[in-house]
Amino acid sequence: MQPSSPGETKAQTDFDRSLLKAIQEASPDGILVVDARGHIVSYNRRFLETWRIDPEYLHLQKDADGTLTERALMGQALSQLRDPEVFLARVQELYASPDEEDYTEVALVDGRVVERHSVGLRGEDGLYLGRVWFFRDITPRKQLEAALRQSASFDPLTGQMNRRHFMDSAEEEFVRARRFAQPLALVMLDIDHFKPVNDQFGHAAGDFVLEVVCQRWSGILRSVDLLGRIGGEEFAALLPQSRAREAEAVARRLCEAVSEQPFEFEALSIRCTVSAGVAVLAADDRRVQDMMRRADDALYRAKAAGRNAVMGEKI
Ligand SMILES: Nc1nc2c(ncn2[C@@H]2O[C@H](COP(=O)(O)OP(=O)(O)OP(=O)(O)O)[C@@H](O)[C@H]2O)c(=O)[nH]1
Repeated sequence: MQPSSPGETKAQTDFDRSLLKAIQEASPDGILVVDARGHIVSYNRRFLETWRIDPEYLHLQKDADGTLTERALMGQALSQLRDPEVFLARVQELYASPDEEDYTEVALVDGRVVERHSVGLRGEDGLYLGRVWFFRDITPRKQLEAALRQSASFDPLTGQMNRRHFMDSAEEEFVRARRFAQPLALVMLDIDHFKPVNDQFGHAAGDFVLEVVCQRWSGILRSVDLLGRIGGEEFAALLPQSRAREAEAVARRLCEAVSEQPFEFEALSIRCTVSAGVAVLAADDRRVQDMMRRADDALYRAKAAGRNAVMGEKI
């Protein structure tokens, strides 16, 4: 229904303005509205909170005629960003493309992540009026995603890759090694007589041993090597750029790191040994499982030979 008198028009405008203000203030997003000249038309409380802007500071940024330009605010935002150049370039790009809508995740130096959503604003006559920016602090969601990724891929006890993640990562290394005809070795490792460790010293002591074994191994392996917990007390190490002799030497060092020093848990001193089987990439291997099968065979022979031993492939 059209308003029929100037009084009604004013009432309608007042209503629209109040409604808009109420919606802005109730929004979970920080909102900033900038007109076609780059002047700030409005912002809400959440915007100031998200960008940690003091309203007093904003007041001081105003020109003599009371206008506040978007440029005056930019410095405040840029100083909080991990990558200010990229942010600024994209903002300028969006101002140059009035009809472009954008969603971007922005990393802040304080560790927060803010999602920036922006839409151009046009009047009913199609005239460009400016741009609206929405900012949402998505840090809790990003932290939850990271925690889920971590628990889906890593063993909580030792912090090492779980079987699935190890196999996926090992397969990628395998494909790379094949493509570039580079050496690759796989070591399967299994703690000897681990059941008696649990039975004699308790499950917590067993857990402690598993944890410390991985710490010791992490100190020996290179950053390019992959270590994974394949099963209960079974582990695998993938060694890029390694041939049989080098890999067997690494496997021996891994075994010695366990056997040469007891595990001190509470008042207990627990001695353990490890058996290992080593396999290297062969010309007709199709998948990393082919290597794993041979490394497992070698591990089985190491166990059968009395444990605390490293075996290579049968030639
Ligand atoms: N404490 C603890 N024990 C575990 C965990 N995962 C598996 N185990 C134990 O590891 C033991 C593995 O035992 P077995 O497979 O019989 O092997 P083993 O006693 O090590 O003997 P060999 O491998 O033949 O030398 C079992 O007692 C499992 O309960 C774990 O996360 N924590």
